[in-house]
Amino acid sequence: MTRSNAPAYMPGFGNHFSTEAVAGALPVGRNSPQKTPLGLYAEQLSGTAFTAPRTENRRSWLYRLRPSAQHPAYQPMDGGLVRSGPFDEVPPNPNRMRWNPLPVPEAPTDWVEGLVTYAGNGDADADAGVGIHLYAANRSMTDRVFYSADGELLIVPQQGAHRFVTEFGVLEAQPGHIVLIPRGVRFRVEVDGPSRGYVCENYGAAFRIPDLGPIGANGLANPRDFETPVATFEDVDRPTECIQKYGGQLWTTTFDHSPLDVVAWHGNYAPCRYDTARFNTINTVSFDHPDPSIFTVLTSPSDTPGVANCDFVIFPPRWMVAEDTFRPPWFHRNVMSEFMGLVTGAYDAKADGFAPGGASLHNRMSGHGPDQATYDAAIKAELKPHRIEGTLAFMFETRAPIRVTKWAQTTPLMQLDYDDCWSGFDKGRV
Ligand SMILES: O=C(O)Cc1cc(O)ccc1O
Ligand SMILES: [Fe+2]
Repeated sequence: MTRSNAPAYMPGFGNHFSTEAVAGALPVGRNSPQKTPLGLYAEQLSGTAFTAPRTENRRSWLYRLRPSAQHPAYQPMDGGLVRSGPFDEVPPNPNRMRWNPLPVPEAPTDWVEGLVTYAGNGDADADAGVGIHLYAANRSMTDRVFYSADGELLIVPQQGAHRFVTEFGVLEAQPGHIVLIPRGVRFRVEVDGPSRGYVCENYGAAFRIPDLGPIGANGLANPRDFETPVATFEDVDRPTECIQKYGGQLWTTTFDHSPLDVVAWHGNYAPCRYDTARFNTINTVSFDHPDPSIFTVLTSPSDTPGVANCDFVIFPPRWMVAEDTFRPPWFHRNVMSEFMGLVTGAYDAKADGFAPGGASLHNRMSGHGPDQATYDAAIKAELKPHRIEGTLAFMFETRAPIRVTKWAQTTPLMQLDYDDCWSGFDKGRV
């Protein structure tokens, strides 16, 4: 029997949740009683070392129809265009890059089959860096689940309604939502037509909401707007393929049942979704264009305070009111490296060429900023309050240089004329 009706969610980020799909399935007062209710199997899923400090420690207890251990050996499989750090297929390339959108394939393609790694940094085995993937799919995963042992997945749907059926419950997401799936959590993605999006596979410390400092106790992404599904399980005795990403390679095995069979769980290691429309955008009401860190939704800290392994930053609809200010993003060179995507609309630094579903890369210390059309318009614009509407761009900003894959460097989707958008500026008058 499959029990996956309209999903219900619990609010809060990183809470210690408790949820049961069947009354009495969750043991009370202990994690592993001698006899588990309903004969379920207790399993701890650890996302941090057992000994991590309490503020960092993430783990959940799962109560399932069968132990996760009950499966045959995984075999290596063809990973297609999926890669992991270290990204050393081609020499590091400092050039600015931009790609046209990934086309949705004609051939039947599910979420796993449609994953393409563009870039990344660090090393999955060293728990540092990120992998950056895009996907384009047109059919649901059936009798197949996936997990990454290499990292947490931050998924940014760009096209189509998505349904993530996970061990912890069901999350629905459309463009504008983001979904966070912790390392190791198994799921399948169901779609109802052409579907696309972006994935930041975070090898480092788990994403969390940034500290707010002088902003105060509220603002940016508020914790209660993150939603974690209630327990929902599948009691399915059909063979189900489980694909794991481990060390950059895909491995496959077949369970004789659906491993999405968690009847109850409790803990603080669980998937969640967030609607970026809930983001409380904060910006200047005086002058100057602030650093984009004001738009940080989630951050994965590194060992160096204030320097992120990865920040997830959004550019949502908002009012621009700055006086005597060049309002779009300024020209800049950044020690952090910036990979951008566009969910919908137009991005305020680029008049053309950066299309929804496309991507751009501005690596460590590379000069970038507004294209010429944006610059020319902005220095002439009347500075009345102006609403940037109907758009959602985002950035994965990471401390180490981003290296592209061979595929990303050679695909015909790469815009070979990208540099031209900055080629014609007049000289300053001295
Ligand atoms: O390069 C970009 O478009 C991203 C970006 C936006 C912004 O408002 C300021 C700095 C920055 O890197
Ligand atoms: Fe930038």
